[in-house]
Amino acid sequence: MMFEYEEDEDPMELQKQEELTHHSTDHSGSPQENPFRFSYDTGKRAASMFVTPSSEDLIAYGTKHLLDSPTAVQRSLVLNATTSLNIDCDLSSDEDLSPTTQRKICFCASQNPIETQEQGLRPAKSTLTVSFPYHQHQITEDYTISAEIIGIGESGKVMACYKKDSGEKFALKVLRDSVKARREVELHWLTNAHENVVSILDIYENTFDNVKCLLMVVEFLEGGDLLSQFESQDSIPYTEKKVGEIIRQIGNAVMYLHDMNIAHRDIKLENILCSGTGDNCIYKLGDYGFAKRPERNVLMESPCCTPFYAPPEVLGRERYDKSCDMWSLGVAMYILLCGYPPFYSMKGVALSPGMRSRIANGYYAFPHEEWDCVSKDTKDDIRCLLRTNPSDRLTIHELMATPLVTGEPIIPGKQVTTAIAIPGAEESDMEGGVFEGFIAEEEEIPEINEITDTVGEILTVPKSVRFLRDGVKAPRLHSIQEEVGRAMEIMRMGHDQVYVKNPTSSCNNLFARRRAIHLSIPRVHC
Ligand SMILES: Nc1ncnc2c1ncn2[C@@H]1O[C@H](COP(=O)(O)OP(=O)(O)OP(=O)(O)O)[C@@H](O)[C@H]1O
Repeated sequence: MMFEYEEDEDPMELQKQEELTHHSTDHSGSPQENPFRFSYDTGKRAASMFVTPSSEDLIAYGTKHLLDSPTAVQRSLVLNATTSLNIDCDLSSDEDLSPTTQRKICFCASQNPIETQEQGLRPAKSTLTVSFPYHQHQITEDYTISAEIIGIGESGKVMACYKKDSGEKFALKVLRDSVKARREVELHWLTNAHENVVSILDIYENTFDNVKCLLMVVEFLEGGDLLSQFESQDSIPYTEKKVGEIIRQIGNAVMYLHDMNIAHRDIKLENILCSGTGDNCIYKLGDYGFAKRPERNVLMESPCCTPFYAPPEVLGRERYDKSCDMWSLGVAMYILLCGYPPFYSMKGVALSPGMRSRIANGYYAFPHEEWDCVSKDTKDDIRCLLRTNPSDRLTIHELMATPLVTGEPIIPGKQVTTAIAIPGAEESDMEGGVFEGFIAEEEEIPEINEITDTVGEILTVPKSVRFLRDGVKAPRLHSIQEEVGRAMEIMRMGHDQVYVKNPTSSCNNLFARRRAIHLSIPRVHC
């Protein structure tokens, strides 16, 4: 077993809620055809059940921005919604709410929005019911679902759909209804007014084959995800200017989330969507599958993130907070500036013991070939984001004030960065889990195999340092996706199955060593 983990929800409560959700019947009372499995013909319009929400149910968060200048899309979502899903959210304390956040809290989707607005920004009740508006009639009444697959993620396919009245193309994400799915939709909905967050057009609750689903229609971003865009030009590093622009836009979205006390927890290039491919591209944050709003002053525990982007506290099962997003932003910046991730398994698996240890210790390098042309300031920003102690990391507000993001002139990189081996590091088989450590220092480059550390001790440079120094590229990011996907499944919150390799048929170095030590493990011919 690769990981053990605890959920930060009460598992019994979660299961109870999941059961309730799955067993609840469709409000229309009639079994509905699954448009994603069979035909896409809408057939006869089913009578929608209009649920009249109570006044509490109608209280929802939105943004001031949303109320000030609702886009047609947002207005349509608010006005056309027929009912709301409810999630409790504790707002009893003012402590963590910055004035900006408080300004953003408003009530939308109300039967009487104006009246609700006039009541002020904060309700008298300490526990609010937070809602998002959704339709209960069949999505196929409004949209034609295409067989075109826009993307494939952990939670399934993202399909193309076309609005029937306008013919406009959108992306459709189908989620099996669950507490986690509702949280994803809820938190996405809360923040979707931001220009750097993928906009939600419509949300449906439909039942197919007795399975209740949430269907999210979101704007279609023609440029696809940033990883695909980056790889389509052979992962050639972006300039600092371009990376600064991407981080400025995505950082804006992250700042918006963090100010609302929401952690995204899955920031990665695949979840940054691009409006196009040109210079005026708008970058948007999507996929709130792991987003979470922790209770006040309570740190989160459930594992999330993709191994490449996972900070030490996530892998180490320590409690963590929004600062895990800052680590992931550091990893994303690093990849865009050089073309490979700062932490990876030397054998191309998703998360080897060696990789885990390097993450835990914050051991990575800025190899000369790609990094000498990057400014010291930018490398320092990355160092400050990839600090192993979450409280030492840059906050989003600090990151947004750096010259890279503000666009102030930065001194181009020319200083030589050298990797220095950490005492105790040794060359060894990577999967076995002996770890290389190195820290970046501004120094002359010493001989490749001998580096003197700060106390004058001669250290052997481990294989991985040479690997990086020789300019050997890490495996292409997509090529190890299957392993990454499996590791993600294991790490992800709410996942209840752990992938265990079959000891009678699996064959790799680690197994071979363990077989040699533990005779009880069946031997196989590798
Ligand atoms: N609105 C959109 N416009 C264009 N492409 C999209 C859109 N939404 C998603 N995609 C594509 O589909 C892929 C998967 O989407 P998404 O991340 O939402 O799914 P997921 O199942 O939650 O994935 P994961 O959890 O693995 O990140 C994205 O990486 C992107 O390539």
